[in-house]
Amino acid sequence: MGACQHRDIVPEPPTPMPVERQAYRDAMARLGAAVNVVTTDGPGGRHGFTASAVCSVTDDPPTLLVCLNRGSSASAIVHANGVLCVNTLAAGQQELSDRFGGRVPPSERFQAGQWRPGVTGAPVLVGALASFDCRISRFVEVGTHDVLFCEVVGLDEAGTREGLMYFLRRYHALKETLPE
Ligand SMILES: NC(=O)c1ccc[n+]([C@@H]2O[C@H](COP(=O)([O-])OP(=O)(O)OC[C@H]3O[C@@H](n4cnc5c(N)ncnc54)[C@H](O)[C@@H]3O)[C@@H](O)[C@H]2O)c1
Ligand SMILES: Cc1cc2c(cc1C)N(C[C@H](O)[C@H](O)[C@H](O)COP(=O)(O)O)c1[nH]c(=O)[nH]c(=O)c1N2
Repeated sequence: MGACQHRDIVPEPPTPMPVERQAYRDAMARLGAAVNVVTTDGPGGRHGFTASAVCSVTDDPPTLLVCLNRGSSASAIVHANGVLCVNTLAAGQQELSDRFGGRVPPSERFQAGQWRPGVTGAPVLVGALASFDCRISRFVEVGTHDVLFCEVVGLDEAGTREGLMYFLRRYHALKETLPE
């Protein structure tokens, strides 16, 4: 009788269960992120919203992405204007984040903070850690959100080097620890 053929029994991969929205959010809350006030102005009017789903895409040409919920009152206005400015908040600016995060109606949001028009006309926050004035080059619809790919056409930086992070559903100041 030939040697029995020994065949590795490869366990079946588990059938993937759909990820629960709340479980996803609980896990995502662990992904610390910078806090930004994204502004726009133009034929569609002036608007702004808080965003943490922002990141760099490429430096050639300088391009970042912003994920914008189509249910937000900002969505139609951002698309109508075709421009936006990502104002990355500094430590101590969490009130602006709450304001643009929906705590204050859109028409009253710009009553706090000092603003100046950028190259694109989108409001630039004076004193933001950094500001990225952008033209939207394309966008992709994914579920409830539009992923906006934005070419950076203007930059601004404030002197401060203390950032504002959002982690585990709370704000945290981020300071650089200088080497001893
Ligand atoms: N990308 C987003 O649209 C986004 C990101 C952060 C927070 N928010 C909103 O801000 C408010 C405060 O959020 P929180 O962090 O305090 O608690 P939360 O439990 O609502 O969200 C926890 C994390 O889940 C993710 N998330 C939540 N809602 C999302 C959505 N609609 N689309 C994509 N990702 C989402 C974010 O990373 C968020 O930090 C909530 O209303 C939340 O929906 C939205
Ligand atoms: C810390 C934090 C982070 C984010 C948000 C909120 C807060 C508090 N929000 C929600 C967004 O700012 C909010 O829904 C709108 O501004 C409120 O909607 P209306 O403008 O009132 O329609 C948000 N929305 C979005 O479309 N993309 C994002 O990345 C984020 N990130």
